[in-house]
Amino acid sequence: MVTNLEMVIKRHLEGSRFFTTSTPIVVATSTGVDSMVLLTLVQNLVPKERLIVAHVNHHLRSQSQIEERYLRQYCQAHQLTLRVMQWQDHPKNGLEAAARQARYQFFATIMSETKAKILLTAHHANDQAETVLMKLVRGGDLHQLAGLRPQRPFASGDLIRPLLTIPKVILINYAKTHGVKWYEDETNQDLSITRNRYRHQYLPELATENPQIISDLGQTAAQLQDWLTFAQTQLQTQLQSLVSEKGLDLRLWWQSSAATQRLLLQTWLHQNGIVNYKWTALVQLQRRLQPGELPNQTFALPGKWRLIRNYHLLYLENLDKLNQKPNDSGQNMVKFAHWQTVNSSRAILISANRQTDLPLNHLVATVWLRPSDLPLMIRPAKLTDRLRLKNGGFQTVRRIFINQKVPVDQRQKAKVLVDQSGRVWWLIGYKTAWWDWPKQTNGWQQLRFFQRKVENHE
Ligand SMILES: Nc1ncnc2c1ncn2[C@@H]1O[C@H](COP(=O)(O)OP(=O)(O)OP(=O)(O)O)[C@@H](O)[C@H]1O
Repeated sequence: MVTNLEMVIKRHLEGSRFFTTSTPIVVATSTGVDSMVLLTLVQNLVPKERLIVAHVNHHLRSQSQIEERYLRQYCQAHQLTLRVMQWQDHPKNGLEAAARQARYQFFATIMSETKAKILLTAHHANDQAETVLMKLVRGGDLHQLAGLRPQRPFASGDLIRPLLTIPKVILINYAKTHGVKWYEDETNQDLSITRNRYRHQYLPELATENPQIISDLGQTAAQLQDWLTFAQTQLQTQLQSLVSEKGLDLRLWWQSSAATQRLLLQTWLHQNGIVNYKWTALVQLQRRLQPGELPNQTFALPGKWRLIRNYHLLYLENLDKLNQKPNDSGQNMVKFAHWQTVNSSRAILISANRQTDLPLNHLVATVWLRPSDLPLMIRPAKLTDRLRLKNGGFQTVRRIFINQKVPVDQRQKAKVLVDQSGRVWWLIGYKTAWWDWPKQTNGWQQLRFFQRKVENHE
């Protein structure tokens, strides 16, 4: 069983960039059994110089001081680099989400400071089963049912979960047989926390029907992830022939089956940053867009968007943008999921999909925006434009050009990506700004910025 566990995680990591790069690896370590086992396993796989142990002391339990002290001793004894964050800025509401947000922001900061491309967390099969079941019971978007991904883009690299298929009982056995010390979080027993009820009540009850429920739910999620990845690729390809600069051509859309029409519509809305649109609303919308229905209609959408049907053309309007004065400053609206050539040497793509098959070496940043910040615009950079830095200060485009020794002809061609409130997110090709992630991501949109060089035939 033990060798098996080592083999499983080694195989999992071989499928990622884990062994092919030599950049540092950040291991998110809470002192629970899952992360202490993960740390032990990873120590056997890579030189200790590559590892950075990241720990957040949330200061929410009396035991957290003892846990931090233990981890400090452990890292000293094993000559591991340790980074600890003290999280004491506790909000009155939404404590759990705020703690999580602070944690991931801390991990992202370490990655950016150390140039690490990999973050490992110790999520295991029980976490996955709880997540899937919770989402199923809550209802809503199908994408949520796919649970946690074994790997996903995170900050400037990847978040990898090597233990995702391993049930917790195996981790406990490993810890016991290998003398791995860990701490139990006493709040795990607190049944007023939703996840704990799934962990201690509902899943054990369901296990009387299916003793393999933990692994089986994980396998269902893995299959769904494959289907969704496949479907998204297909839908995006189909959409390309339906959508032009003007909008979506309903005559072509009508040629698809009812089910495909709904999926195409949903994907198109997602691509334009309109998420959280209820399925029942989508079904109604599809009905009202059929050939026999009124040819001119307007539909209200979540956020500041509306959808216009003009005979066989369907297009989106942003109400904020309509209220702005027209300008001729060379602004271009960003279309999601399309490579857009910015100048003769560079193309960018902004993706609103959680999952993407885009090569990760093109990923520049992962950010969060409010729907009211959209659409994003690309416009020529001004020397006085300012990019926010991690420390809260700002840096002008002029300073970035000087620091990066950008030749004058390139400066004139440089573009910036800005949002509707005028915040500069990216001096394309040179630097991204650092805007803090929201404390709660409900209603926010996660976007990823990609860039690639284009062939210059000039
Ligand atoms: N205090 C902490 N310090 C460092 N890493 C942590 C800490 N708490 C949790 N982690 C990391 O996150 C993993 C998942 O823990 P947990 O399920 O509690 O958190 P989560 O980040 O909220 O995850 P989810 O994605 O399920 O919401 C742990 O296995 C560990 O790797």
